[in-house]
Amino acid sequence: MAAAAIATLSFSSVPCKKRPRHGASSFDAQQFSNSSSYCHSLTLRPRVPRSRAVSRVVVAQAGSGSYKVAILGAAGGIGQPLSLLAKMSPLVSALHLYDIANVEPVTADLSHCNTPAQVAGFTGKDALAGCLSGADVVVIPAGVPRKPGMTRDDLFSVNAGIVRDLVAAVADHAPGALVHVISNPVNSTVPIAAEVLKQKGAYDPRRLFGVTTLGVVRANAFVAARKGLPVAEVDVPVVGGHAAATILPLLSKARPKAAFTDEEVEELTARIRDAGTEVVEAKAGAGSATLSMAYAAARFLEASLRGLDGHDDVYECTYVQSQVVPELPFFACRVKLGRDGVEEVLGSELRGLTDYEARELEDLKPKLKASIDKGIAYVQQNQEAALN
Ligand SMILES: NC(=O)C1=CN([C@@H]2O[C@H](COP(=O)(O)OP(=O)(O)OC[C@H]3O[C@@H](n4cnc5c(N)ncnc54)[C@H](O)[C@@H]3O)[C@@H](O)[C@H]2O)C=CC1
Ligand SMILES: O=C([O-])CC(=O)C(=O)O
Repeated sequence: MAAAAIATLSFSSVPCKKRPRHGASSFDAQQFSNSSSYCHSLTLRPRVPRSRAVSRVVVAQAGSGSYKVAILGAAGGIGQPLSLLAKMSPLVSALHLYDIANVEPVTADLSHCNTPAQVAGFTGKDALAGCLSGADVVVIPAGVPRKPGMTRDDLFSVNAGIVRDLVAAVADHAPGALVHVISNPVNSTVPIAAEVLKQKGAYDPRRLFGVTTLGVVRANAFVAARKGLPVAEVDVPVVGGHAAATILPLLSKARPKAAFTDEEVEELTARIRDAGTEVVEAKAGAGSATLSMAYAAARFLEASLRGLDGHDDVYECTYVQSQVVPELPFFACRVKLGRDGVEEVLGSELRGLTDYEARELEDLKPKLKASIDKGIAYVQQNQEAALN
C-alpha cells in the first residue's frame, strides 16, 4: 500500500470502533485501529498509527487520495480557517484559493505549512478559470455575513448575485466538480446554483450541496452537554433547511438513544435553530459563525472526498435536490456520499417522527418552499446575466 499523508483530520461524531451503519462520516475506522481514542475531534498534529510512528506516515485507505479543491471566498472569516483545515487533509493534493481581496497574503501564509497540498492563490474574475480548472470539489463561502437584527434572507440581495456568478464560472471551468454552497441564505442560494447550472447544461443534482453540517455539529454538541454524553458518540440528524424554523433537529432519532422531556425537546430545538443568531449577537456586528462553520465545512469536505475516494461508509446531512418531501424540491436530510456525489438520499429518518417533529415539519414546508421559489425566480428573471 502506498504511503499517503503526514497529517490527518477526523470529524466523526461517533467513536471509530462503534460507528453505526448510518453514522456521520469519518476517516475509515481501520486507519485508527491501533488508537483507543475517539476520532471525533480535529487533530492538529500528525495522527500516526502506533505501528507507523517512526516513519510518521498514514496509509491510504480506499483510493488514490489526491484531489483538487477550490475555495471561493477563501480570504474571509470562514474561508481562512477552512483553507487551513483543507490544507491539513491528506486527501487534498492541490488547494486553490480565490477571493476578490486579500488572497495573496493568505496563500503565502498557508503555503508554509508542511503538508502535501500545493496551495495557489487567485484573484479577479479573469483568474477564475485557472482557479477552477480540474477542481474535484468547489467550496463557496463567498458573500456577506449577517449583522445583529438581520435574517439570513436579508443577505439575499447581495449574495444571490455572488453565488450566481461564481457558479456560472464553475459550470464553465469545472463542470464535473462537487459544489458545496455555504453562502447564505442557503435555502435560496442552492436553488440559484441549480438554476444556473441547468441553464449552462451542467446540472447534475448529485453534485450540488448546501452545507448544513453546522446544524448537526451544534445539535451534537448541545445534546451531549445536556445529556452528559461523550460528544464523540452523539449523532443527531438535522433536516429541512438552514434558516430559523426550517432547521429541524430530529431528537427522536438521536444516537445514542436518549430520553428528552417535551420541555427539553423545545428548548434544544430552539437553541439549535437560534445558534447562528447567538454567534451573530456575540460578535456584535463583526460577522457570524466562522470557526465552527469552518470546522463543519471541513467535516463535510472530508466526507465528500472520502466518498469520491471510494469509501462506502460516508453519510452526512446536507441540503440537496430530492423527492423525500414531495412539495420541496430541495431538502436537507441524510445522504450517502459516493464516487459521483450523492449516491442515495435517505428519507427513512422522516418516518416515525414524534408529534412535535411532524408538526414542525409541516410548519417549515411553506417557509422553505418560499425560499426555494425565490432563488429559482431570481435566476429565471435574470437569465441574461446568468449566462454572461
Ligand atoms: N451555511 C452555513 O451554515 C453558514 C453560512 N455562512 C455564510 O457564509 C458567508 C461568508 O461568511 P464569512 O466568511 O463570515 O464572511 P466574510 O465577509 O468574512 O468573508 C466573505 C469573503 O467572501 C469574499 N467575496 C465577496 N464577494 C466575492 C466574490 N464575488 N468572489 C469571491 N469572493 C468574494 C470577500 O472578499 C470575503 O473575503 C456568509 O454569507 C454567511 O452568512 C456563515 C456561517 C454558517
Ligand atoms: O447565522 C448566520 O447568519 C450564519 C449561519 O448560517 C449560522 O451560523 O448557522
